Amino acid sequence: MIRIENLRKTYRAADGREVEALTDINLEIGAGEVFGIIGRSGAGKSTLIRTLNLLERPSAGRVLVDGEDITTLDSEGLYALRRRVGMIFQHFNLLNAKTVADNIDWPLKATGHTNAAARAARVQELLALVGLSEHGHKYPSQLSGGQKQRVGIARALANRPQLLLCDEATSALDPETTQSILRLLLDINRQLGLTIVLITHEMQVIRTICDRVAVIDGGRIVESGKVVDVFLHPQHPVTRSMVAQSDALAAASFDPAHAYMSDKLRGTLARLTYIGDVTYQPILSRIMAGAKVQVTILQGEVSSIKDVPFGQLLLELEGGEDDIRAVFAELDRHQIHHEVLQ
Ligand SMILES: Nc1ncnc2c1ncn2[C@@H]1O[C@H](COP(=O)(O)OP(=O)(O)OP(=O)(O)O)[C@@H](O)[C@H]1O
Repeated sequence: MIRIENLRKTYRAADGREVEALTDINLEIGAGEVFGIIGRSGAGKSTLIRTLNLLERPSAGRVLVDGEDITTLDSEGLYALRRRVGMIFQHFNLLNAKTVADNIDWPLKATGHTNAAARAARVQELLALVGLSEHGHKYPSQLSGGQKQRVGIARALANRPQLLLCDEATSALDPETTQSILRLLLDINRQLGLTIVLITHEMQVIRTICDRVAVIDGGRIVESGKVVDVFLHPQHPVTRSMVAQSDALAAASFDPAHAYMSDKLRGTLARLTYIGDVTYQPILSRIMAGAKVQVTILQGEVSSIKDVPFGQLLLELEGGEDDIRAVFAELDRHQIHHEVLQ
């Protein structure tokens, strides 16, 4: 669906200096995917997502949408592209002087739909899709933040785009409202087969709805892959620190020096990671029943990343070196990943 090749973007700052916001970005995003781009402030997230509908023009490189290089489009091509690509924003960008229904109607009018009855029916359909059927007559100032973002989503979907870009769409919302908006985005992705690309600085957002993720830092992609892999086995220091800040994965950031004083540790400290069905199987107890190794559970968690269950356990193993090695070999055989921490 989207292929980004050797993308570069430089800005000229007010003092005349060149700021390189994006350097050598290469990414592929499949049709129907929910793809997240995560990074700290100033990493280049907004610049990157805005190149996907040419709100920002790249300085070099290509952006292919369904095989077509959008950087070469003329104004007519650009107009057609903007119908195929919807966008929602952190601060909603609604027209405050217009009702909810008129906000949603506006992109339909702007793209030349002259049949008022057909437009009104489409607006009703969109209101129902985002759960706001009763609110069409209201003005944005009469809505909560979550409801405003629902209007933003309905407006972005009005022209039936294939791709939805979400620019920090839940950053201005409280955690509960964030979850309800993320659930709505996921429903829309599944119901309509819509491809979604989102940028965020919150791992929790990535973990809730994304299939794959790219981590951006200093204008470069430093890590990318399936969310389960990047979450449970982060490689780059930036990714590690973002995972560590994500509460639900506190186990992944367990620091033995703090939580369990090193001088008290008698055996081998290891972290086990289970992904998928093995999470709910008693594999560890079976292995330990036959092993000459004592195990102490220091920390543990069972949770899920999107639809994929996972478990993490922090264990101290006491026994002979060969016996511990045999336990690790058995774990490997059952696709339970182990990492020796100390
Ligand atoms: N119009 C501009 N002129 C000059 N520099 C810019 C401009 N827009 C962005 N930059 C710079 O480009 C870099 C990337 O900015 P960008 O807004 O894409 O990052 P971001 O990851 O979205 O950050 P945030 O999460 O804070 O919005 C930053 O160093 C920023 O200062």
